[in-house]
Amino acid sequence: MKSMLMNMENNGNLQSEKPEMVENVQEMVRRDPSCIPERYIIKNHDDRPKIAPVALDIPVVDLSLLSQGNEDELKRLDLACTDWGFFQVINHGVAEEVLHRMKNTISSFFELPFEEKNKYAMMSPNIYGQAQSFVPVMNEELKLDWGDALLFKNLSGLEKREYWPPGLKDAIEAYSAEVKTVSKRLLCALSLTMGMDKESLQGMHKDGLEILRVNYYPTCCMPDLVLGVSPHSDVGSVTILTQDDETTGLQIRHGEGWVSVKPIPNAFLVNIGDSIEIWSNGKYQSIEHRAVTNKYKPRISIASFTLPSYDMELEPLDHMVDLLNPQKMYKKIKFGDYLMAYVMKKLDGKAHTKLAKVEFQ
Ligand SMILES: O=C(O)CCC(=O)C(=O)O
Ligand SMILES: [Fe+2]
Repeated sequence: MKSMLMNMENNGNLQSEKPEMVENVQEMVRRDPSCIPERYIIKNHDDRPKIAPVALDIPVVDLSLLSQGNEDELKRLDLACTDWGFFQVINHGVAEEVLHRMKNTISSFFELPFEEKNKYAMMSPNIYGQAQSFVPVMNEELKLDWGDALLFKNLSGLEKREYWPPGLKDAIEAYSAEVKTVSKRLLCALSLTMGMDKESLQGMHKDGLEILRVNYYPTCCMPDLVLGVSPHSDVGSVTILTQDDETTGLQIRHGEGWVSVKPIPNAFLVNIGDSIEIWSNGKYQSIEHRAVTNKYKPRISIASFTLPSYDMELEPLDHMVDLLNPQKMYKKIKFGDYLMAYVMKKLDGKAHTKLAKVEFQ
């Protein structure tokens, strides 16, 4: 991720830097499905994935009602962000056809031979990150996650699009345009539940970033020894996730332990990120989550992150300092600094949020 982000920043010089060569997990499994290199095995038994109960009560919100300003639905959203930090979104207005095309195209892309996919990595490192999504500085000691990632930044302005595989380009453009609209509508609703004008959060994302990350988790012969993605919270404002309707793999922290999320077909799963947690002075929670693998079927998830601009100064909004949280729980921090600190370290739950937390004696 670090190398990928640095490549992205280095816009003038896209072709000169290649992503770090962390082995492609899908290729490793294709070569020898029974091999799990040491670097992927989680030593601490408590950190190993366990089967988690499916959360039947994950909140579901209706985006069409939210956009009409329906009071009950806004209340439901407010409770979802306070109690869960995760919710599923139905009636979002995105055509099933766009979702299916995106999922099918991505899945066909991953089926291509490695050399074929790798061509796109060479054309531009933004296109196909064969490195892992979260690998900070090359450190031989670091445990690796059992997954590969495709990473795209600010699709609307991305150069070198002519190099994208044509089908992938069309599917991603159509999908991202729709998801961007969903994200804007969610920010409007969240502005209201956070006691602001409808447009406020959108205004706080001026020149903000949009990142699309496609996660590919190959099968693993011993899924209880590895993690697809280590526990983490997302740093941005909202993450909109599309996942496989049949293969569960996402686990979120809730109450005392982990719970699995069973996707509602064609719904989006949305989670609140650290930026909203900070702006809301901790009222809305950016919840830790992780992905587990399985023996039988690879899993794909498509995460669209809405993030503030690098220059945005994050801090609790004055009106969110209230009876519930009478002190500011977070310090002022530039989002760009927060993001960089996040990508420089191995994912470690919510440890990175310490940087922004006020320490009370
Ligand atoms: O694969 C998943 O369901 C979760 C992915 C995720 O947490 C992320 O990309 O930030
Ligand atoms: Fe995440």
